[in-house]
Amino acid sequence: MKKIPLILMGCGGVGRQLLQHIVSCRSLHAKQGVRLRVVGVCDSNSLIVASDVINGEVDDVGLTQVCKAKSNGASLATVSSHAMSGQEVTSKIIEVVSLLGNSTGLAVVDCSASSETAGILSQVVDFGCCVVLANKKPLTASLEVYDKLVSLPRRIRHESTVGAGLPVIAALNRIISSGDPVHRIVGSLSGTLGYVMSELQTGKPFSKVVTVAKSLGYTEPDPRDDLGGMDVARKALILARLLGHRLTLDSLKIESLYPVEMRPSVMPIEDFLVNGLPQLDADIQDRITKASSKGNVLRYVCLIEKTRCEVGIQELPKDSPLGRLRGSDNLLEIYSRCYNEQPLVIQGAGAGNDTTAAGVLADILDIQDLFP
Ligand SMILES: NC(=O)C1=CN([C@@H]2O[C@H](COP(=O)(O)OP(=O)(O)OC[C@H]3O[C@@H](n4cnc5c(N)ncnc54)[C@H](OP(=O)(O)O)[C@@H]3O)[C@@H](O)[C@H]2O)C=CC1
Ligand SMILES: N[C@@H](CC=O)C(=O)O
Repeated sequence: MKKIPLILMGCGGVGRQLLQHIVSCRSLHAKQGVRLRVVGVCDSNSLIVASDVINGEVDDVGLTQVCKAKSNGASLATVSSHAMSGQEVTSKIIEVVSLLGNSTGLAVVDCSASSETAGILSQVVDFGCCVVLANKKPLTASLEVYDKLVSLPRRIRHESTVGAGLPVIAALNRIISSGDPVHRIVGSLSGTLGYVMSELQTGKPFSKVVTVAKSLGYTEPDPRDDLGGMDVARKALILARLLGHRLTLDSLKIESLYPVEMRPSVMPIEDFLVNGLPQLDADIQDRITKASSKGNVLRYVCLIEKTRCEVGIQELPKDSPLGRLRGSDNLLEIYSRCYNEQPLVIQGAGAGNDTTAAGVLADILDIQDLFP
């Protein structure tokens, strides 16, 4: 039986769902001759690690306990009885990485929403480990970090960073490696903003709809990452970099749905959710009504061309492909030499813990040939 040792960073909505998928797929994976051996799981202030990382694992009872504690809002420290500083967590991860990276191999799976993991992941690559990401932040950090992470392309998978479980990165990689030049990508790449925009058409207030999107697991931990366009911008940057564009986040044009007075450094998240959001209801409803009077709808659109990479609201005919989108669905059109008049279109659920974790799991299985 092939064993894939892995360490999971981040045990929130996506990370927990991944652990549940791993446990529930045990017999399927056994039939395929593979076992995912979870050697460690961490959150922001603790790490659970197998007592014998070379041969052992955190067993399924332990993983279930971790999921239960985290879904009750507890820290992993309550399971490990051991709170750690961020630095201690990092050192321990690097210790495991150095033990396993060049022997059994190790997949380091980032399901956190932190920008701090970029530093660990850059080191992990040097130890021969594979990297699997749902977290977009490491791939949208500096070009130096990006280049390091993708320096061994067979060892990195990040399908869930764009379009959740949709096969966007895989499709694009196939087009690129066949030498077919991509000259335009356009689409709706935010499950949250897709859901919000289509729900607003039914007359519901913006503040309520955003709150529901958060409860459905579509939003980032702070929904301002979605509403400010930053989450879509990160996806756009990941795609643009995949196409070879040497861009950084600050070079993108990004439209925000909230004003600077409500940015995270000024307004705490609780204040934004309770008091900030309702102040935005009237304006956005006004924009929806104006668009609707012309037979149009609003969609938050991502556009990547040779010299343009931008994200923002567009008014579109309600019976256009993007205008017809409903709920958290994403839609991406890829134009290239082979897909010229008629683009390659990828559409489906673009957010949610289940589909995102499924994408991460498929990525882990996809690198199995790299393990002995
Ligand atoms: N939900 C979705 O539809 C999709 C999500 N993603 C991405 O998946 C990632 C996870 O999202 P989600 O599960 O909703 O987020 P959550 O906020 O629910 O979970 C984040 C987890 O990361 C942990 N964490 C924070 N900082 C660190 C750190 N430095 N090292 C290790 N762990 C850390 C948190 O710990 P603690 O519990 O202690 O706070 C928490 O367990 C995000 O990057 C998101 O962009 C991608 C595609 C779709
Ligand atoms: N918050 C994101 C989740 C997936 O990346 C979204 O709404 O699309």
